[in-house]
Amino acid sequence: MTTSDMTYARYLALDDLLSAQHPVSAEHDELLFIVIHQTKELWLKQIVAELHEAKAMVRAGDLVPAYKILARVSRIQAVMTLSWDVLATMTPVDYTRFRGVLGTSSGFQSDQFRTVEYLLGLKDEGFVRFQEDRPHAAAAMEQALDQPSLWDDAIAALAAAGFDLPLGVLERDWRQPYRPSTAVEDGWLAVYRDPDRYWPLYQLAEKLVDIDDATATWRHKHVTTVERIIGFKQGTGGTAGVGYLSSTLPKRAFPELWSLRTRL
Ligand code: HEM
Ligand SMILES: N[C@@H](CC(=O)c1ccccc1NC=O)C(=O)O
Repeated sequence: MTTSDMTYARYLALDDLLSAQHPVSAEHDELLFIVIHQTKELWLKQIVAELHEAKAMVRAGDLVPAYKILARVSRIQAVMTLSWDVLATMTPVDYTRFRGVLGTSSGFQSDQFRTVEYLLGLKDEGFVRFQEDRPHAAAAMEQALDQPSLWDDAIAALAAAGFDLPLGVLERDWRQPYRPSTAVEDGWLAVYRDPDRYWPLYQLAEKLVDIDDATATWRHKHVTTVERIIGFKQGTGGTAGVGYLSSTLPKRAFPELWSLRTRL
């Protein structure tokens, strides 16, 4: 193909993209529901790519270029949070008309959502089992589980700056959920107490807090929108619904960056 054959539609694979919406019911709002979720999956794909890039930069000690990438991630998250307001134009009755066609499917099963959680540092291998029929998705999750997370990479950057950290923090089974460490909190506390001495690490930490903050805002808007649309009904994925989603609100990928603030 020559460059003169390139068209807008071909470049963007529009015919593939726009033929991937298949409402199961004849209800008007089902298209909106599908478009919102497909858009979310596209943004998650972008976030996964950005996180891989940022992790490589942090591992290489290139902290300044990583700021730009991490700032992009939290801006994308802000767009995802805004899309709740579009979805909330759907009334509870509109949703109830087609909710049955969803069966037991749920955002709970989103492999890219879990991959993002894993890359940030929220490891829970229990979610891989939802991808039994999608080996490529399971493989991407496994790869994210097995590698040090962005938080592990940031901690390694802290150690590289001269902070003395226990070996158990720097070398461990990366698949296991991260356990907050006093030594890690003490290190970042020193950075926050004296930013003039540690600008690169301080800036990195604040970009990470922006991401945790944006994730918490997204979770909060999810649970509020869910309550607005289905009240306290059970979720299609089998959880209690609002009760389950509320229990995820305190999750933090970078826990010591939050706990240290009480000591400042
Ligand atoms: C009518 C709209 C929606 C309702 C009623 C709803 C409801 C729920 C419920 C009840 C759960 C808990 C799992 C379950 O039992 O199903 C859940 C999980 C989830 N939903 Fe939604 N949801 C809606 C829209 C969305 C949208 C638009 C997104 C993404 C943009 C999304 C992403 C997720 C994710 C990622 C989880 C897993 C959260 C976690 O485990 O931390 N949901 N949703
Ligand atoms: N868990 C939702 C269903 C749901 O929201 C959903 C179903 C299929 C594909 C994506 C979904 N979005 C997020 O949970 C419910 O309980 O109504």
